[in-house]
Amino acid sequence: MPAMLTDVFRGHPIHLPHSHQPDFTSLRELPDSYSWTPKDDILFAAAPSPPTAVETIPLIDLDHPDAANQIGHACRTWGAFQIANHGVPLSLLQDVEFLTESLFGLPVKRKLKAARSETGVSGYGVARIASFFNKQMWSEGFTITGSPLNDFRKLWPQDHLNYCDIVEEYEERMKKLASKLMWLALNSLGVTEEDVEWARLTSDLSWAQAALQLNHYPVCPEPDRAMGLAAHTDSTLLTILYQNNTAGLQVFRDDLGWITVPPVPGSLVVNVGDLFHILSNGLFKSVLHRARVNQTRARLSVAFLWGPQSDIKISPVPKLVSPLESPLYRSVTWREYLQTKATHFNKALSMIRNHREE
Ligand SMILES: O=C(O)CCC(=O)C(=O)O
Ligand SMILES: [Fe+2]
Repeated sequence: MPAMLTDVFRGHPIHLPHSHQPDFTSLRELPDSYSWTPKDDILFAAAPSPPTAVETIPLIDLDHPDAANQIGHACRTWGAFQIANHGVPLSLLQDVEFLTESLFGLPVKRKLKAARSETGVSGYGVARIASFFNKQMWSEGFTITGSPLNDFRKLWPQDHLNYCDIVEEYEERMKKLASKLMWLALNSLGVTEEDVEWARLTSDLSWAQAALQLNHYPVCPEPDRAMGLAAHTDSTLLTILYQNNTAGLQVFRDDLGWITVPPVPGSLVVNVGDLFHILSNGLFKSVLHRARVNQTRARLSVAFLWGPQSDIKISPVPKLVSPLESPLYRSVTWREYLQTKATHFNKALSMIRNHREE
């Protein structure tokens, strides 16, 4: 299905040989190439929040009558929130966690059989954003776009079909949940289906597409100097993230610094991505986030990266633009945006911003 995601990344290969992927379990010390300093990422040590900080992203009960307003408020202030009573069965979350754990638990040689090709997007490999940094990240990933059948057959010659079923069911559930969340957030701004025609709540939701990103952050001998996944915003409309019961995800707030998102069993984390920021004319924040690692427990996460079909033009909803001003961003397709992101990374949003006369 998402041939376009593949096409875009084909033009921007990652020049990191996968054979450099170490067997993390064998490392007793942090190699120099994995040791980060503020020089490697200006946000590395930016305003670390005190350990006693009480504030973190809200946990919103989707069954609460005021859920839409709570979501809208969270999108404006944090660009992220957690959800409970989301309707995704706990057993499915457990299945996805089991799949992720067994995938990364395979011997390195087996995982490399499904290595992402230099020009591809699906498969096993380092974080896609790795090419923007001099230092390596303490993590390994696996990206699924379209059917995982071919890759899964290489990983699990015997029982790949079971794993394919789990992915299919998970993606189906996530797709519905993502559009529900998007509309709750938009409704909180007074935006209705007439205002965003391409995103109508049709039963097949065929205007949307997605990728699934599985992440593994192994136990790390020197976590304070290591980085699991460096600071970035997602290029999506929304990202729905499942994390296992090990903390590591942090979100950045200008006024508070880095804030840890504590795992809440059974809940899901939702991130506003860059496209939703554009659609909301800047009202919703696309959240800057990263993953840290620790010395005692491996961490897993599963990110459902969700956006529109390749050629849909995303532009600020006219209702959200003041009549006296031009929209904050010019219109852009997901394809074009991913291309801009692949070249300019965290500066991509500013590249498509309309510069207003002061
Ligand atoms: O592991 C996490 O918590 C974050 C993952 C993430 O940000 C991503 O895959 O884009
Ligand atoms: Fe992310």
